[in-house]
Amino acid sequence: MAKLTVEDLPLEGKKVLMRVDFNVPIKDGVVGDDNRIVAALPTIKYVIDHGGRAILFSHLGRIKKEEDKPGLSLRPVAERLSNLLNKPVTFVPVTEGKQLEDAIDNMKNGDVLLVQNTRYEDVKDGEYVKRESGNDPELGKYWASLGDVFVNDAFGTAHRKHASNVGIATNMPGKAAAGYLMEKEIKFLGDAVDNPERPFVAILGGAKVSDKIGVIDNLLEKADKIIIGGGMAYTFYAAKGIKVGNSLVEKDKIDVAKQILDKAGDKLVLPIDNVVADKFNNDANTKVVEGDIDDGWMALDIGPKSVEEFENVLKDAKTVVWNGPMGVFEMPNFAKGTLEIGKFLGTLSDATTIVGGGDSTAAVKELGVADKLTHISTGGGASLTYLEGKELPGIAAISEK
Ligand SMILES: Nc1ncnc2c1ncn2[C@@H]1O[C@H](COP(=O)(O)OP(=O)(O)O)[C@@H](O)[C@H]1O
Ligand SMILES: O=C(OP(=O)(O)O)[C@H](O)COP(=O)(O)O
Repeated sequence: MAKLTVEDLPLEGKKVLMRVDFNVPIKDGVVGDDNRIVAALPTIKYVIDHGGRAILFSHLGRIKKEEDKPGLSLRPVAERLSNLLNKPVTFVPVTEGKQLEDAIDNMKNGDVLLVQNTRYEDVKDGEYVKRESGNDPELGKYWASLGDVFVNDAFGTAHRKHASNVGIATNMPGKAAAGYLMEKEIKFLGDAVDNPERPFVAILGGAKVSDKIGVIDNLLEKADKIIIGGGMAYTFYAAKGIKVGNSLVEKDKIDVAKQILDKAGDKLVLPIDNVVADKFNNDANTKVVEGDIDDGWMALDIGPKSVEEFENVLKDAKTVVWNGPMGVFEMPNFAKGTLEIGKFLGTLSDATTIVGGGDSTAAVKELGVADKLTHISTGGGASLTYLEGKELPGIAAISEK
């Protein structure tokens, strides 16, 4: 990269603003899989070991209304980070104002501070104003004014053009650098996918349908096959006129799905059968059905025939990129599809296998298959966007050397 890196910046005694991606699963106030926190440690340690004062920014989840805020506080993340660094981390429960400014003024060299979830700025006085997610110019300018230099290590957020990554960077020209995780991810993905060994198969699943469905269109040019599973599949079912019951479908994306199906021919592989449930609960009644899903039932995992079909497509692959679980893997009764596909990828010893995304990474780790894969990326949407050959705004905004 001809971009500035953390090693190019003056750090001793400096207020070092850092964007990290601490968008991790949290249950009952406790961090689950902490892969993304662990992945940011080398850069944080480098900064504090060189006398910098590390002021960390991250988003967590998505905030659209005031009530979303309490469950999406970064406080549990500050606790986990403190344990991992084995030193205190000051958590500031606000994203702007005197409390934050005073806390920064009180920092000493080598201290670490975590600012509240940047997406708290998306809702003000009950209004969904998207100051962070809409890259409000005043917000980026304000945050930039709090520090001397900026380090962006949030690869998982690099496909977003938000105030806390792009906004801060553009207000710190010549002083915005990439962290080690950012460098590592780009190097790995670049080597693996700029000239992928073929067959090259992409697997897409998960729940961020409207975010990621557009990616498929561009991926059709690059991949030899695209497997669609998980919550992503049922918008395609709807586009094909297959009944979906109460499954996850994004109605305003059905037309896009139709266009993709027309263009894709046999490149696109959809589930043949699904595990359907009568409620969104691990204790639901379940059955396996092929094709149409009746009203009152929702597909929460792919079925055994789908697994077989997907494995058949994957068996000769030389490069596999996977983002998005094949089902609601958090519930044990709907984890089998994700587990089977993960296990199978682990057997492809000749292939480069890359898994990206917060939930996908959590899934392969929880299911014990992570160490059999070539690379676990901290970014799902980010690695897909990179794969499409598109510029990542978070990286573009980093200063050139
Ligand atoms: N059939 C489905 N119906 C509803 N949600 C699903 C389904 N399959 C997967 N999901 C959900 O998708 C989520 C992960 O999606 P996503 O955020 O796109 O993945 P990642 O974080 O790896 O990029 C998980 O919480 C999972 O439960
Ligand atoms: O988890 C993330 O994306 P991913 O699930 O695609 O890896 C990033 O933190 C970005 O989050 P966002 O998709 O809410 O902007």
